[in-house]
Amino acid sequence: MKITDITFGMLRVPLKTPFKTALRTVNQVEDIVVMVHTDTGQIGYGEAPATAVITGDTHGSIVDAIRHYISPRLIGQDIANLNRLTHLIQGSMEKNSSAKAAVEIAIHDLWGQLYGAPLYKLLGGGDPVITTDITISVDYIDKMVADSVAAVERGFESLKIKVGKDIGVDIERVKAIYAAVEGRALLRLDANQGWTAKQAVYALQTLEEAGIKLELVEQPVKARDLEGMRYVTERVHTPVMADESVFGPMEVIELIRMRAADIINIKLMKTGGISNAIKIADIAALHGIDCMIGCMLETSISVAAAVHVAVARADAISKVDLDGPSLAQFNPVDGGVIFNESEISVTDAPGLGIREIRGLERIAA
Ligand SMILES: C[C@H](N)C(=O)N[C@H](CCC(=O)O)C(=O)O
Ligand SMILES: [Mg+2]
Repeated sequence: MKITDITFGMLRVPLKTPFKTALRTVNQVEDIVVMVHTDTGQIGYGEAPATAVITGDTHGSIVDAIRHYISPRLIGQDIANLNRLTHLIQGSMEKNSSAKAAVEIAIHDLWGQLYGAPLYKLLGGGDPVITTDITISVDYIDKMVADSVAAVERGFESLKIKVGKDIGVDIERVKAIYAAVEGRALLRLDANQGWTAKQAVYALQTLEEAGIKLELVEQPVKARDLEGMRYVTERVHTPVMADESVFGPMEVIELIRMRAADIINIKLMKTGGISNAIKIADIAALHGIDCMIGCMLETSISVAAAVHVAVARADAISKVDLDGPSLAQFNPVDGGVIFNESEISVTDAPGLGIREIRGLERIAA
């Protein structure tokens, strides 16, 4: 099976409610869909969001990177040589992790199709059902409490609470949500870089002294402030998770060497796709470090790929934040992974199992 062409589409799916973090507010998923075509007529699907504030990727940069740097290296290559293909993609240029991820996902989809097996089985196999949390956007306290209670009533047992705005209000946000859902859901906080190290220690120690048990706190300080991450990790009982601080395996090795976090959030859009995600999971497992697998604002195309990785690396990935499809008003994908609120299950369809994507707007060559 040889690669003949790579084409693009734009996929827009409105969110159920605006997605608000310390970094940005978004009303709809607006992602580039990548289609890798082959001489057998089979197509592999990938997806990349333009999360410029985190990865630096924009819609234009994603298409341009694939068109001018990645695609020329891949045309004519055989899907059976997966390792060669991932090296060609990763070595095509610096950064541009979401563009690389979209193509890697599509290539892995085709790899599964080539061997007639679901991707997770080729990656090592595992239990095909996982459970995700759901994100509660940062907002007025009453709104966050209402959203949290509604999420628990939808069956979510783990809530990812966005904070990182005003430190005093953040503490009150968490106290109010904890009181409303105590015993019914675990709370994970994500400050998206919004606190200083001292603010983070103050907020977390205040919450700990108030008897509030948090499952973890994600990216309390600026992405590049690894010393700040370590400062917080050393001073609070709540496990600290690195998200924006770590993209690829080398950064994970440095983070582990510095003991700057307790947990790592793996996202395909940061790692540049599946090959590095697997490497990170294996490095973390070797060091006894726990991982979460997360997503950006993505639909069930690229999130499906993350699900396959989560299933195949369940030894390293104990936490799942793959709520993109649950945040969206509808699922544009026919086939593939089944997203049923907190429960996500993979089928035995080859590759990612995607049959059709509805509402895709073609991007002209
Ligand atoms: C959607 C997911 N639950 C999430 O919260 N991801 C964010 C970044 C997403 C974005 O801004 O598009 C995160 O973990 O920081
Ligand atoms: Mg995060």
